[in-house]
Amino acid sequence: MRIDVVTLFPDFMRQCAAVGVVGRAQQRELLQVQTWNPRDYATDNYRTVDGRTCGGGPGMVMLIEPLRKTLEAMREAAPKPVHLIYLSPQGARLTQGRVEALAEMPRIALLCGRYEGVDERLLAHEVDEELSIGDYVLSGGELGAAVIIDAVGRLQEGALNDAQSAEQDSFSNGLLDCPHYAKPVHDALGDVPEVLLSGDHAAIRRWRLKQSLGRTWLRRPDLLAQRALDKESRALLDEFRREHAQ
Ligand SMILES: Nc1nonc1C(=O)N1CCN(Cc2ccccn2)CC1
Repeated sequence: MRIDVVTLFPDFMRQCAAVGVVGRAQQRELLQVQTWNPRDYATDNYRTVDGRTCGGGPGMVMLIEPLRKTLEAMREAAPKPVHLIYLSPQGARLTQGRVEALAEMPRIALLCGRYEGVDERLLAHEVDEELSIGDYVLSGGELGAAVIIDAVGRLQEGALNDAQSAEQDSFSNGLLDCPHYAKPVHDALGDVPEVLLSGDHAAIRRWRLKQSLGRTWLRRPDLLAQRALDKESRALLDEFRREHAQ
């Protein structure tokens, strides 16, 4: 998969994509992240990429022309058609479901706005999708782009090792994760739950699923409402609720 990133801060984006699972995915050529800086396509001596907002008011807006040239160069750089995403608070909220759909695409591009955003005419003409990583205001689209690169990159076939992919599979079903513990078994802060030391893998799986269901019920009931529970999950959640009610 190829991800192109249009950004005024290419070094930052390359560093985000160079570490951990995503960095390894790039080394394994499972993923390619390519940055494009609109300042390289600004034609004036000052490499201007922003202009005063029409109608007055504070702040600057990213100009059409440098972005148009940047997008043209980006599109021409590879034969694959590209799905262009603009990061903004006005976008649809990013979900794991959308991440999984994006991860199946051969090529996406992420347009990172700065200042007060991008000229609406450019967005209307060029952008396929607007996405938000949450209802808060950042300084630019780069952190949203980094989130998408990480969430999509780790889903590339071969990016995760067996343990990571097992974890990903067991909890990418819309539930919150269960608690995790490491040695020491006994600590001043408390003990590791006995079932995790039992070697009974079926019991451990049930315990983890019960904790995941219970946590989701306690902390994110909205996620539970979105999904049907099978017989085992319903029984485990009822058990958790009874224990929690006492
Ligand atoms: N929340 C988010 N999820 O993705 N991106 C964000 C986010 O806060 N930002 C900051 C402002 N940038 C520029 C901007 C300003 C106004 C209108 C449109 N664009 C975009 C990216």
